[in-house]
Amino acid sequence: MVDYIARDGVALLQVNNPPVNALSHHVRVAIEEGLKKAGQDPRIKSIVISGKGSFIAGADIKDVSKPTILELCDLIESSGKPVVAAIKGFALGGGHEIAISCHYRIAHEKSKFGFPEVDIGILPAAGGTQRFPRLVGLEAALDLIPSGRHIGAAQAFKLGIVDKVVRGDAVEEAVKFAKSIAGEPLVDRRTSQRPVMGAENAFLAAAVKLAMKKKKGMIAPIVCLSVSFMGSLLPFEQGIQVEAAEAVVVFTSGQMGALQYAFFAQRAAPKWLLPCGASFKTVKGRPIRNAAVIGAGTMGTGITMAMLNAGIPVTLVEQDRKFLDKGVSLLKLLYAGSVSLRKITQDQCDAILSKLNTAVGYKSLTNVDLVIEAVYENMALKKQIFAELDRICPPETFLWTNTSALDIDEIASATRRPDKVLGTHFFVPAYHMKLLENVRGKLTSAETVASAQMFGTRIGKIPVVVGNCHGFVGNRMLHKYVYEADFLIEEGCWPEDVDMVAENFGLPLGPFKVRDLSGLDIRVRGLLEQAKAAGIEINPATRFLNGERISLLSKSLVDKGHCGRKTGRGFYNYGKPGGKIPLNDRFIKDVIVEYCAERGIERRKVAYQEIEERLFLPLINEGFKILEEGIASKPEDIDTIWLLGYAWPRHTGGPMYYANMVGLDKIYNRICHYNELHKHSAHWQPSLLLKKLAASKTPMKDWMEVAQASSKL
Ligand SMILES: CCC[C@H](O)CC(=O)SCCNC(=O)CCNC(=O)[C@H](O)C(C)(C)COP(=O)([O-])OP(=O)([O-])OC[C@H]1O[C@@H](n2cnc3c(N)ncnc32)[C@H](O)[C@@H]1OP(=O)([O-])[O-]
Repeated sequence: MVDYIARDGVALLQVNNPPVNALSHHVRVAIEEGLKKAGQDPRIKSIVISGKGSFIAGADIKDVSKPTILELCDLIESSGKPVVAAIKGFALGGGHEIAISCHYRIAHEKSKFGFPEVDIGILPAAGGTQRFPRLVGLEAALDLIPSGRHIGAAQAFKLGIVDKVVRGDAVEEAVKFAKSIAGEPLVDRRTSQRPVMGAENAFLAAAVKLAMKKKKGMIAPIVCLSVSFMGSLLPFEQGIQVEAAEAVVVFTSGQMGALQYAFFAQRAAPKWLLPCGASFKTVKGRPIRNAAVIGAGTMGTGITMAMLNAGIPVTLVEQDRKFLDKGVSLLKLLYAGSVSLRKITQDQCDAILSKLNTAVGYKSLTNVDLVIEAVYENMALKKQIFAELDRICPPETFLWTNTSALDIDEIASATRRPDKVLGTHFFVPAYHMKLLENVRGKLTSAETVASAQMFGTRIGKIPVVVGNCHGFVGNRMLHKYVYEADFLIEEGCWPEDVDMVAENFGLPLGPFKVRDLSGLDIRVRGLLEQAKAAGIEINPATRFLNGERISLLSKSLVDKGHCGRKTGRGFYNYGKPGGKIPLNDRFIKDVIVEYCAERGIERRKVAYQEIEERLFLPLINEGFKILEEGIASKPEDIDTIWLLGYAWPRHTGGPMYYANMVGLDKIYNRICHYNELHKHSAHWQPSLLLKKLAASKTPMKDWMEVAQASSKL
């Protein structure tokens, strides 16, 4: 766990606990023993702490026994022999706290530093909130600790975290340095003994404001700020007591469990399992050497960029030269933006773009491993494209379709290789958003799924395998939330009431601000297409589609020219087309009242609790139906999709974790209550799996056993 290597008067303690050298119990004990051994050995004059591969990524989140990291940090700092941290890779959380307790720090130029504790719901409570401000000053500490952000070695040097940055072997350099300082006094090298520079109130107010915006609803960042600030006014020992007392607040808040669940859920989600038993453990994917993207619109160019960024050569294809040129110009503009923001250099930009080819028509696609079709959502068009690609591309080429809802099996039926057809649901902007829903059809092979997962990881996404149904996992659940939002308006809420409840829950924007952003006309088009497919003619009085309640309120607004931000008015008034600040509007309220009166809908006062329940319970209920049907293979997949694709508040873990936290029996009972009241909305019919889990009080980790047992009945 920790190798002890004594050489020329220097004891090197090298942590060796793959994969990330987390400070598990055994590691902490071994560091403690190593420090004591080195302290007692008269031949040892100085000590170096390092990690094999990387430095230390923090506490082992699953293990909180003794000795504590705080005790280790104190032991290091109080050592009579100089202790030097040799840092490569990551010095995070408790690892960072160990590093700043050392008397000196030597770092490789590519190393990273940070306090990610806030993102798992805790504080750097091994003295980090007290030592760090003493090392870098209050302003930098109040910026870095609550943000959880990683910084590079160069910035760490500027801030005074690191004493020297090296290009070569940081351990060798640290050992050399440790030898050179043997016997030197350490009095000004003990971080806890330093005064805090710049302890001024002004930083605190600004930092609290920023944390409330960037870490909305999270307790830990705010507690970190107050503890670091208070500590800066107190002697170190008293500051440590404040840190310990406040740590209890966050440890018992409930957010810690949710955030740590989210951390592991995100790492579990790419580990796929199919109903046939094939899984990431048993099936290997085929690497993608080159690819083509069909369609140079927003999605097509975004997907192309995601692949180019990962070094995959891409041919961007359009049927029309004009559209192709437009897409390429957009793509080049985005890269030029990255260069001007110094995210990449001009050389890197040129290297990326050298891997881009373009083509008009599909004829050249005779030597590609993968084609991703990304034209607009139209089944007939997609089928036509797939039939043609099937004729032109080699038989082993994967043919994937970017869609947010369409039936993958129907698209695959246009080809003679349905085993190689899969849906890739990218989120906008595709070059940036982390989530990728990989949708398996009935006949998609395990090798195709494995390849899509491998591909997703390679292009920097968190890929999650889902089954084929309308809207897959994310949008299928979202639709229920959107429907209920509309019904709430019909029944008496104003858009701002509903948005406020959703935003208080932790979403960045409520459903109506989101709709104003994406365009009301888009939703109306979707509804009209649905009606057309059901053979129903929509008229102003229509309230049901196939027996299901619908709302045409958006249509009433669109008919009056209110399409959202782009027209300056939607559910809010933005002052001008393209405006960004939503204002409540009497005119919009009049449209709503008139709409309800025309349909004989009586408006009433809707309580806060009802708004919250009606927004989130149908979505949760749908999540259980998705598990029941095997569309998702575990609750972590659903939660990851919502955390990454829909900005679900992370400190509640995701919709499935949240339901478990509230109590499944309570959730089930409330869904039954609304089911009695809303017979025309199938999304209120309670999931059978939810009913079973609520009755059996099954722990979340065993939900899938119950789901699988039920599906076999
Ligand atoms: C009193 C308070 C004291 C102190 O202040 C508290 C702390 O230090 S709190 C801690 C503060 N520190 C943090 O919060 C750091 C959290 N970690 C990270 O940010 C990233 O893992 C890191 C950037 C280090 C590497 O990224 P990468 O290269 O993309 O790799 P990856 O992310 O895929 O992980 C690989 C495997 O390692 C696993 N694992 C990782 N970390 C931990 C852990 N701490 N524990 C346990 N396990 C951990 C991870 O689950 C995965 O397992 P698997 O079975 O293979 O799925």
